[in-house]
Amino acid sequence: MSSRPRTLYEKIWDAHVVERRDDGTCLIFIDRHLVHEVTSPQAFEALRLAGRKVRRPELTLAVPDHNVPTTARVDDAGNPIPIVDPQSAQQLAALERNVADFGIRYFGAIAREQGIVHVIGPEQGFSLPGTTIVCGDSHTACHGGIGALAFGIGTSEVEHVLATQTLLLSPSRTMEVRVEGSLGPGVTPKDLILHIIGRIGTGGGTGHVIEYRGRVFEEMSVEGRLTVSNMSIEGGARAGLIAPDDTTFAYLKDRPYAPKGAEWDQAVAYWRSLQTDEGAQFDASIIIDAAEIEPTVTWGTSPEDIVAIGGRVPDPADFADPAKQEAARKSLAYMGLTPGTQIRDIAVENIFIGSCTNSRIEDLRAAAEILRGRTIADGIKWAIVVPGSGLVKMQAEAEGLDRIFIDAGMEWREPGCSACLGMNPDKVPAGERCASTSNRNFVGRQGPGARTHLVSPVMAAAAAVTGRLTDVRELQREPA
Ligand SMILES: CC(C)[C@H](C(=O)O)[C@@H](O)C(=O)O
Ligand code: SF4
Repeated sequence: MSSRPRTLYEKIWDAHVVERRDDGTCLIFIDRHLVHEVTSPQAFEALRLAGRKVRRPELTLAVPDHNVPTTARVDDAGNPIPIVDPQSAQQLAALERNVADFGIRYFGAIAREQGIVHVIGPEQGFSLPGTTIVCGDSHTACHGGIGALAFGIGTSEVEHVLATQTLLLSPSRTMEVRVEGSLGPGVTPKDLILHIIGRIGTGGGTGHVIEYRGRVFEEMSVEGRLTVSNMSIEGGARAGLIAPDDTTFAYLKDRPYAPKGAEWDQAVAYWRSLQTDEGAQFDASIIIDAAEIEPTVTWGTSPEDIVAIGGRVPDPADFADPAKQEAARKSLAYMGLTPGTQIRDIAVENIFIGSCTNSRIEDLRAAAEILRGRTIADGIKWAIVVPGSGLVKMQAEAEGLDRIFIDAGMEWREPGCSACLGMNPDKVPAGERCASTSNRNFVGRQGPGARTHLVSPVMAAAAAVTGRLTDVRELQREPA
C-alpha cells in the first residue's frame, strides 16, 4: 500500500479492493447490503432462475418501506390488516417470499424495528464506519453520515451483490465541501445541505464522492450528519462522507448489530484511522461560510432551486443561462408562483414531516418543540408526522412527542417513506402546496400536480402553525 497521503474515500476504497483490472475498474467487496421491496424483486427472480444462492445472507438486511401504508397495520386483536393497493400488496408479498427462500434477515411490516431502510441501517448498528454499503436506492448516500462509503445501485447490481457480495466499479473523483464557522439559531443541517446543493447545483457533484469537512460537522450530531449526507445524491454526487469521530462511536455503541466487547475496541481503533490525511488532494474543493446560511426553502422543482426564507420568488430573467431561464419559467408555472412574491407570503395547505432525510428522533423533537402548546393554522388541510422507524416512533411516544403533534392537530403515523414519494396512499392533492421535510421537489413527486417546498423539520412545524412558509426564528422560544 502506498504511503502517499490519502483521503477518507481512498482509504475505504483501497481497503475493499478484491481485484484491480487493467482498465482501472476494481472489484470491490461489499460489507452491507440493504434491500427494500421496490428494487429487489427482479434481482431475486434472476437468482432463482439461475439456481443461485445469496452469497452472504448475513450481510444483507431487508425491510419494506416505500409501499407500506402509514395507517394502522394491525387490528385491535393484533392481526395484520391487509394492504388494499394490489401492486403494493404484491411487492410486499414478493419481498416476504424472497427473504424466506434466500434466508435473509428481515424486519417485516409489523415488526417494531421496521422503518425506512436508511433510518434503520444506522439505528441498528448495521451500517458502520469504514464499510461499503449498497442498496437499490439513491438515498443510500445517507449512511455516509457515519463514515461509510454508501451508494445507490440499480437492480442488476442488486442481483450481482446478492450473488457475489462484490461490485465492479470505477473509482470516483473526490470533492471536499468545507464549511467554515457555525450554523446560526434556527439553521439546521437540512438548511445547510439545501444551501450546498444550491451552490454546486444538481450536477455539481457528478462523478464525485463528497467529503463534508469543517467544524460544523464536528459539532453536528450523527443524525444531522445523516441528513446532510442523505442529500449528496441531489447534488449529483455518488456518495457523501463525514469522517467518523467520538460522536459517531458514542452513537453506534451497543446498537444491536454493532460489534461488542474486544471487537468493538478493535473496530474503534481502526475507525480512528479513517480521517483524510494531512496533505491529501481532492479533485475539487468548495468552501462555504456557515454564517451566510439562513433557514432555507425551495421555490421550484429541483432541489437546487433554493432561497432564504427572507427572500423572494426569483424572476427567470435573473438567471444568466437561457436553459436555466426556461427551467425556471416551467418550475414557476408548475409551482403556481409569481416572480417577486415574498417567500413568507406563500400559503401551504399540507405539511409532511418524515422521509429518510428528516424523520429521526432529533427531527421530531425539534419540530415538536415548535408545535408544543400551539395548533396548526386553519388553512392547513393535511399535516402528518411519519417517524422513520418503529423504534423512533416508540421513543417519540415515550417522550410524549406524539401528544404534542396530535394536540396541535396533526396526524401521527406508522413508519415508512409515505408522502416523500407517494407510492402508498399518502399523497398531496394536485395544485396544493406542501411544506415537506423530504429531499425531492420534482414535478409530481408527492402526487400528480403536487407542489413541494423542501424545508427543515422546524420550518415545517413553523409553516404548520402559521399556514404559510415562515421564518422559524420568529416562533422559537427562549430556552426555559
Ligand atoms: C424507489 C426508489 C428506487 C427511489 C430511489 O432510488 O431513490 C426512491 O427511494 C426515491 O427516493 O426516489
Ligand atoms: S424516504 Fe423518500 S427518499 Fe428516502 S428512501 Fe423513501 S422514498 Fe426514497
